[in-house]
Amino acid sequence: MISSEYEARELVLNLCGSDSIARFELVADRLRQENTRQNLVSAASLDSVWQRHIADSVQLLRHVPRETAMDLWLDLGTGAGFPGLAIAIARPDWNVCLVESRKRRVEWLGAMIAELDLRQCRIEGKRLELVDPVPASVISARAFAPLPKLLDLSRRFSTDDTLWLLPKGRSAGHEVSELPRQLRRMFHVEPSLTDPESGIVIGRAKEAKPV
Ligand SMILES: C[S@@+](CC[C@H](N)C(=O)[O-])C[C@H]1O[C@@H](n2cnc3c(N)ncnc32)[C@H](O)[C@@H]1O
Repeated sequence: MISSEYEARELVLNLCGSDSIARFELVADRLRQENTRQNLVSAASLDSVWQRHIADSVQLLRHVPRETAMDLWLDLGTGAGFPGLAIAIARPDWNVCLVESRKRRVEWLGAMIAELDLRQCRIEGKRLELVDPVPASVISARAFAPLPKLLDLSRRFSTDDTLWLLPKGRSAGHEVSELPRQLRRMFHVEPSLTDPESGIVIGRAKEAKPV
């Protein structure tokens, strides 16, 4: 469990390598500046950006099996960049698509992608409902929508092999338990490393199918 900014940086170093650290430093600096112009993240979280946002995002990589064919990582409601932009920084050779509808957030994400030269990362700057369907290897979403709505909105992008990685905070277990039985079998909850009371909802459609 991570309980300091130092430990959060160590986790990022282990999962993403030393090259990523300067890039995340830059994002953290820019985020502090931009947060004075628009409300990207809660002001209280700026003192612990590594724990609350960066490590919280890249810990998802621990749940991606090594053999995954990463055609597309789709992040829904990316906001200030979490987790999608953090994943694009951690794995610059993966195709990462950030879906975000708010114009100023889209501008911020675009500026970070350009400054960090993240050539495999693109933005769909519109509502998810208007994005053309494309099969995703991974669908991630943090603080985007309650689980039933999230699944409804994103079904168009999933296949039997799509891996769902959904940091759900303290409601993770409850949200899964409230799903209809067939859907519930798709998902399980793993503990978050950055908050002992939070969970990450993880799933695959094929896990719900009878063998
Ligand atoms: C609570 S914020 C979370 C941002 C980020 N994922 C995080 O955890 O820091 C939700 C984000 O989803 C975006 N959003 C909400 N509904 C959306 C939709 N239907 N299509 C695209 N973006 C949406 C909002 O503009 C907002 O930036």
